[in-house]
Amino acid sequence: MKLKTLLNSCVQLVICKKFCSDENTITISNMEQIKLVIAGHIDHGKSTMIGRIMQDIGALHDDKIELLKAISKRRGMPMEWAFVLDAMRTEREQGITIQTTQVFLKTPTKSYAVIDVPGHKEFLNNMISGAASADAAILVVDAKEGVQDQTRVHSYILRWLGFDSVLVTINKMDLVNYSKERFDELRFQVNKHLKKVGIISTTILPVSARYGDGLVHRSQNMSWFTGPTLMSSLDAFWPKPMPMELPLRLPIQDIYKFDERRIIAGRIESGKLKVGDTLMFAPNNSTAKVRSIEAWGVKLPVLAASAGQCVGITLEDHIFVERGFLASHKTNPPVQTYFFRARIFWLANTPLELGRYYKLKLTTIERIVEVFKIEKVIDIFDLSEHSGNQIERNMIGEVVLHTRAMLYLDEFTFNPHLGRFVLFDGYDMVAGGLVFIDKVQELGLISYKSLQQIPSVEDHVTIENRWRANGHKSGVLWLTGLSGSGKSTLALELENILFRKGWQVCVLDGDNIRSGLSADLGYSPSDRHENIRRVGEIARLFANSGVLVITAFISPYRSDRARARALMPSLFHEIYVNASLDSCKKRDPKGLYKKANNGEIIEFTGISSPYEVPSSPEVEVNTCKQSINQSIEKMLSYIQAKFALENNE
Ligand SMILES: Nc1ncnc2c1ncn2[C@@H]1O[C@H](COP(=O)(O)OS(=O)(=O)O)[C@@H](OP(=O)(O)O)[C@H]1O
Ligand SMILES: Nc1ncnc2c1ncn2[C@@H]1O[C@H](COP(=O)(O)OP(=O)(O)O)[C@@H](O)[C@H]1O
Repeated sequence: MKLKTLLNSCVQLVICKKFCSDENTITISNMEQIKLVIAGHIDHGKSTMIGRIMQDIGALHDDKIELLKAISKRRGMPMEWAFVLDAMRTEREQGITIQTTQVFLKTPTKSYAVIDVPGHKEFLNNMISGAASADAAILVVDAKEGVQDQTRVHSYILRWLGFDSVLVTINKMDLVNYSKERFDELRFQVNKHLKKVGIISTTILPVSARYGDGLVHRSQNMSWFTGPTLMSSLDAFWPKPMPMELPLRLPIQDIYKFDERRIIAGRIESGKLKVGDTLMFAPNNSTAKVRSIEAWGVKLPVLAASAGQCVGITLEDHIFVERGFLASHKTNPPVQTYFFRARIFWLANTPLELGRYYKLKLTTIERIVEVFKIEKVIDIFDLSEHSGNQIERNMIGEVVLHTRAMLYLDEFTFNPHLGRFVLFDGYDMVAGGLVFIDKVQELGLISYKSLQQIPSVEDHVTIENRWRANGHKSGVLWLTGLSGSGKSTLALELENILFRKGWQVCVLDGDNIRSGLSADLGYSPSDRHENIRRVGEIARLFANSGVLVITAFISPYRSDRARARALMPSLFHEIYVNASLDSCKKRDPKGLYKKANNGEIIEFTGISSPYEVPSSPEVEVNTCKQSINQSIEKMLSYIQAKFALENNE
């Protein structure tokens, strides 16, 4: 999506001066809107209700009504208000717009975003993705059928998402002759069910969506009912307060180059930020000050923005940031962890299995997660609990998830915006989940860190002192290239020469790291990502202790190398060991290409897995065109220029 579209579409940016401390500056603020979710069993009348409300509040033009009448007649049915939604999906009208499952309605007094949920997959997706976390919920129950499977599932999801009150409409009262007895019977049934689920406060209204009884106007057919209409009950709702008081969480959606500016864009999920704030970006935890907040069509500078808004910011320092990073304030960062507890709602036909991997999406953050433990399985129909190694469709599971690459999140109860996620199996959404981090340390798994708890340790020996003692500067020579390109050969030879000169030097090589520190990793993109992350961290520690580190890893992904560079920008030097795939295949020093060609090794770089050539390495050697000695000469002269200390240094 283009930056401008992103900033304009995500939220209507209404410029107002009400929060301004300075007349010449402005703050971006939201237009007030109530988000309403309509849930219920299939065919109990959700779409009809939305269509009929539109008609009754005068949001439909006459020609649209005529068209709907004609369609309904053609299909041999009475006026079908549910068609309004279908018709709307393809067009936009004054005051009404539809985006997939959302309908926007405006009445003279209020503005509503109505979220229609065709099934619970869409329901969960909408609610959990945060795109439409609702302020109020309507549960529609058919007067003839009463509480059905999806009524149970939806009400459980609503409770699970934090609703302790819902508005229930007993719909299709016309089919039960507007009977007060039937309504009372259902009121009792629904109340009993909702109480069991944990929804305590409910308003239950009798309506007939098809005929408009009890929606916007009082029903002549149910004069026995003295309670409010649906619309007047809705009027009592107010939008939930925006989560501005929570800590800042800005998941990065994209980086745009615009003129000379590098604009970092995303939606502020919680908290607020202002120009001059120092932001910290997980997972690198590098920090930079906000130079500006960008907005379109605004003359005055924007100085602050808050939860719910899409922003583009520029930074004072050039640090590495990419999609999936998370900006926060240093004083209140997210929890960073490899393990966390979650309560997940399983939607897929094939059950979740212990030990299986799924893709997790949490705002713009994506990770592969392993189901490490299933602690409890809850049946949402009778709320019984049991243990097991599987979670079946429509069951809730309390599980421990593990990611190889650090994940940053919040406990759902603390900050729902960073505490809910969805799981995918391939392209299929299979579950919604809520994060619970409590007691995760007790699992004995650790690798859990809350940045607040880990103060950085200041070194008493400075790096410059180490350089003076060693007689040379330290840093990382990051050799990258195909398998067989010559990385190890060149790294070991360089080490040997420098060592003989008395330098503090060491080699970190793919093969020896992978037989120890990274023995748990394979060659999938995420495993390579984690491997390179670990190598980057170790290389940085060595370099900071005065050593010249030579690394020899394929490190095929540009983003992984960029991340390693970002850890230590002034110490990192990329050396591309270039050799054509054909010559690497011919050399095949370990016989791996042969095996890869026979299909004995999967995801082999250059054969069945990509290698992304460096775009601007500090040094490039071509081992097809240069001898080993020539490549070594070229690297040595670079090392001499960059790492040797002058006498007076
Ligand atoms: N599938 C697959 N793809 C690539 N390489 C493979 C694979 N399987 C095993 N090997 C052997 O592992 C060495 C590469 O490990 P690296 O740690 O350098 O890989 S990576 O940087 O994480 O991509 C690599 O070493 P080099 O030949 O020295 O590069 C291989 O010996
Ligand atoms: N010009 C050259 N530079 C580096 N290695 C070369 C050259 N010509 C041939 N080779 C051979 O190619 C092979 C490279 O293997 P290796 O160093 O293990 O590569 P990598 O670590 O990149 O997988 C070695 O057997 C090496 O002797």
